Amino acid sequence: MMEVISVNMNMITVCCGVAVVVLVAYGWRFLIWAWLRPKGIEKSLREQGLNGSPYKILFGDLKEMMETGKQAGLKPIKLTDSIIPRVMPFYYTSANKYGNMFFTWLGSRPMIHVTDPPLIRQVLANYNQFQKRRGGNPLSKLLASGSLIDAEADQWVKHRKIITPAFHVEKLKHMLPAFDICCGEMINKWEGITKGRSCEVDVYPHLQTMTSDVISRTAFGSSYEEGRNIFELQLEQARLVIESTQSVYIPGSQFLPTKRNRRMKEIDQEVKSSIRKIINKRLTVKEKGDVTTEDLLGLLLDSNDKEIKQQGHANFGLSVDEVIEECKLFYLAGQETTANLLAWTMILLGQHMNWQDRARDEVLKAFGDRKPDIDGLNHLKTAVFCGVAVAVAVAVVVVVVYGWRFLNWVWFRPKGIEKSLRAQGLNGSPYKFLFGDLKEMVDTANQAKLKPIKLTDSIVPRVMPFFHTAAKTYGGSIFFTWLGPRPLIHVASPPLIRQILANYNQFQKARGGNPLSRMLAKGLVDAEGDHWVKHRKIITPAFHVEKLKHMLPAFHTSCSEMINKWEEITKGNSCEVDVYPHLQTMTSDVISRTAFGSSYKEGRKIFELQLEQAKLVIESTQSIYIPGSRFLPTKRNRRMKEIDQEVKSSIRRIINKRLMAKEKQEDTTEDLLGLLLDSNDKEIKQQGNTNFGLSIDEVIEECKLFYFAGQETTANLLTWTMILLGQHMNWQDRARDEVLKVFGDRKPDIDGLSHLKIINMILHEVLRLYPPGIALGRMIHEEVKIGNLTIPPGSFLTLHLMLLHHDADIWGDDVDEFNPERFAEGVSKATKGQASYFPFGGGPRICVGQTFAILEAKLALVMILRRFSFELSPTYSHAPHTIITLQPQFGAHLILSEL
Ligand code: HEM
Repeated sequence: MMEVISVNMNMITVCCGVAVVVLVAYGWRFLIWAWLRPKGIEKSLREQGLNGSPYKILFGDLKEMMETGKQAGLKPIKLTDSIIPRVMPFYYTSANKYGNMFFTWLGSRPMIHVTDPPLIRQVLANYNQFQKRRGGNPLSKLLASGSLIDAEADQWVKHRKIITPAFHVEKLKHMLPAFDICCGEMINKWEGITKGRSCEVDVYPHLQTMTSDVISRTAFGSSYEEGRNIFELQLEQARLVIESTQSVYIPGSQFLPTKRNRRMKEIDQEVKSSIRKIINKRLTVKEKGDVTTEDLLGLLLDSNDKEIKQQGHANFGLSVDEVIEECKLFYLAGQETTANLLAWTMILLGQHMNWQDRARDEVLKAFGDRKPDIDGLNHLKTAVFCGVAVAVAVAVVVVVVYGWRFLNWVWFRPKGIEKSLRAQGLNGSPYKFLFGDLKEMVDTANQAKLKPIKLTDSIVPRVMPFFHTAAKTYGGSIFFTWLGPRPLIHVASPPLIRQILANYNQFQKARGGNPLSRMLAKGLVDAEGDHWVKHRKIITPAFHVEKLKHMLPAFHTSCSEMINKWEEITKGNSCEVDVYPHLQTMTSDVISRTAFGSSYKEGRKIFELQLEQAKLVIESTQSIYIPGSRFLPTKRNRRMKEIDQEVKSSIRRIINKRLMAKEKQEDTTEDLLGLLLDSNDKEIKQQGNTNFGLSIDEVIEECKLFYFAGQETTANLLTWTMILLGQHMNWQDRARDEVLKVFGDRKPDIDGLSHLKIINMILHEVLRLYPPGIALGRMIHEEVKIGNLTIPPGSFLTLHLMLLHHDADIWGDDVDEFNPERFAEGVSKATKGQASYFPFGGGPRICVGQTFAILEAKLALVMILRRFSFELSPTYSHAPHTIITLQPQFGAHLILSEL
C-alpha cells in the first residue's frame, strides 16, 4: 500500500521532485550556457569591431538558417545564376550584411565566418590550434573514427606520416589500370544504353558506382570483390547513420537494442572483420616475401612497417584496428567527392560545348587511341580541376529542424497553456522558462528540512512548503504550477478528487522519469486499462477478509519477535528506543511471512535484495537520468540487474515449488502467493483461456509489489501512531483499557480486532494527520474536463490528500489537533458527508491491501499496548518529511516501559 501511495502520489511529489532537484542544480550552469556566456561573447566580439547577428536565446540563428535553407531548396536556379544564394542562403545574406568576416550563432555557440584568403590560410596552417569540429551523434563515428580525418595532434601526425607515401604520384601510377577498368565498365554500360545513338542518361549514379569501384580496386587490389562487398556495407551504414541523424539524438540512445542500432553494429563488425581478413591474408603473403604493394592497403602496410622499423618501436606504427579505420575512410573520403567532381564537370561541359570540344581536342592530341598514362594525364591543361565542398551544412540543418520543436515545447506551448488556463479563471504561478517552479520547489523543500517543528504546529508547511504557499496564494482547491515546461494542476477539492479517482481510465497514473524505478514496482500499481482490470480481478480475492484471517498467526509471530527484542532492551525497566527501524523490520517480516508462508526464509532474502534495489534506485535518481544510460555496464547497473535477476529467479523457484505441491493436491493457499495462484487458476478455468490469467512473470511482479506497496506504508502508520499515543497519554490509556477489555490475556482474533472501536478511531485520526502518501499523482493523455475546466494533454495532476486532511473548513478549528473523537461515529460523520478523507486513495483503484494493513496495525498495537507503556523521549525531534512516504526525519525516540 504504502508503496502504491509512493509510486502514485509521489510520482509527482517525490520522484519528480528528485528530477527537479537535479535539474535545478544545473539551472545556473544552463543559464550561463544559454544566455550569459553568449551575450558576453557577443559584447566582446563587437568591442573588437566584428559585426554579426544579435544572439537570440538558446537557438541563435538556427531558425532563420533552417527557414532560408528550406526556402532556397524549393526551386531550381537558372544555369547562369550564382549558386551561393541557393546553397548557403543564410550565410550569403549575412556576408552581404556584415562583411567578409562576421559572426552568427549556432545555438548558443558563436560561429565565426572567415572568407578572407590570408585568414583562411592562417587557420588552415595552424592545424593544432584550429581543430576539427566535434560533437553531435556519436553513431556517425561508425563511419570513420580514429582515422586520419578524425585524428588530431600527435595522432594525426603519425597517421599522416604513414599514409602520405601511399598517395605519392609514383605509387598512384600503378593504380591507373584500376581506374581504367572501372571507367571502362561504366562506358560499356553507357554504350549498352545508347546503342550507337543519342540517349538521355542520368550520369550521376553511374559516376558514383564508378568512383566506388575505383576505391574497391585501388584499396584492396586482388581482394577487390571483398572490397566491393565492404563498400556496399559502408553505403548501407552511411544511409543508417543519416537516418539516425534525422531524429533527435538522445545521448546514450546508441546503446538501445533497436533494429537500426543492431544492424549498424552488425555492419560495423562485418566490415571490420572483412577488412581484418584481407589484412591478415596480406600479412601472410608479406611474411612469405611476396610483393604486396600494388594497392593502397599494401602501400599502407608497407609504409607502416618502414616507420616501425625506422623508429624501432611498434608504437610508432598503426595498429591493425587503425589500419582498418583508414581503409574505411578511403571509401568515405574518396568516393562521393570524386563522383561529384566528375558529375559537375560533365554538367558544365554539357553546357559549355566550346570547352568540351577544346578538352576533346586536347585528349585526342595527347593520347590518340592510346591507353592514357600518367605522363599524358599530367599534361592535360584543359581538364580543369574544380575542388568541390558540398556536404558541410547537413548537420546544421538537422539541428535546426528540431530547434523549432524544442522552442515550442519549452516556451510557446507552456505560455499558450498558461494563457488558456488563466482565461478559464484558474490561478497559478507564471511559467518560467524551462524550469517552471522547480527551483523554488527545491529551495523551499531544502529550507524546510533544516529544522524540526513544535509538536503543536501544523505539519503541512514543513512537509510540502511550496504547495502550501502556492495553495494560499492562488486560492486553495484548484490551481496550477509548473513541473519544468509541464503544467501541474493541483486539486484539493473533494468533488473534483472524487471525479478524478472514479475515472481511472481518463486519469492514469503519472509516468516518466527514471525507468529504473520500474525495477521496484510494476504489477497492479503500475497497470492501466484492460491490463489493470485483469490484474485487479485476480488479486482482489487474495485480500478478502476471510483469507486475511489465516494470516493473523504470521502477523503475530513477526510482532512477537519485535516485542521480544524490546523486552531484551528494556530488561523489565524503562528505556529509550527509536522504534521506527524496529517497526520497519516487523512490517517487512510480515510481508515475507504472509506472501511466501512456508518459503518465508527465501522471502526474507528477497526482501533484503529489494531493499538494496530500492537504495540503488534512489541513488540513481539522484544523478541526472540520461535516457538509455541504464544499458551502460556501470557497477551500479550491473548490480541492479543482478538483483533483479536474483529476485525474479528466487520468486520463480518458490512459485515452481508451489505449482508442484498444487499438482500433488496439497493445500497451498495459506499465503498471498498461494491465494494469487489459486485465484489465477480459477480465472483461467472460468474464462477457458490462459490469456485471461497472469503469466509467471506477472505473478513475480505482483509478489515484488507486495513488499513495495505494503511494508513502508504500514510501518509509517504504526510509527506515527506510537508517536501520537506517546504524546497523548489519555488516548494511550483509553486504547489499552479497550484492548484489555476485549482480549484480556487472550491471543487476539479477527472478531476481537474488528470490535476495537477506540483503536479504530485512533488509526483513522493518525491517517488523517499523517497519511503515508500525502498526494496521488495522475496524468492526462488527452484533453479532459475537470469540473468546468478544460485541461490540456500532457498535464500532471496532484490530488492533495494531505491538504484535504488539514483543511479547517472541513474538519473545524481543531484541524491540527490529534482528536480521534471526531471519528467516534464513523468517517462520513467526521467528514460531514464530504469526500475529504482518502488515506487509501479512492474509486476503483483504492488500495487493495487496506484491510490487510489495518488488521496488521491493530494486531501490532494490541500486542504493544499490553506489554508496554510509552511516551515521547525528550530527545525526540518532530520533523515529518517525505521520502516517497511520510516519515519521521530523525526517527521515533520513545521511552518504553515494560508493564
Ligand atoms: C497504511 C498502509 C497503506 C496505505 C496508507 C496505502 C495507501 C494506498 C493508496 C493511497 C493507494 C492508491 C494509489 C493511487 O490511487 O494512486 C494504494 C494502492 C495500492 N496498495 Fe496500498 N496502502 C497501504 C498498505 C498496503 C498494503 C499492506 C498492500 C499490500 C500488501 C498494499 C497494496 C496496494 C496495491 C497493490 C495498490 C494498487 C491498487 C490498484 O492500483 O489497483 N497497500 N495504497
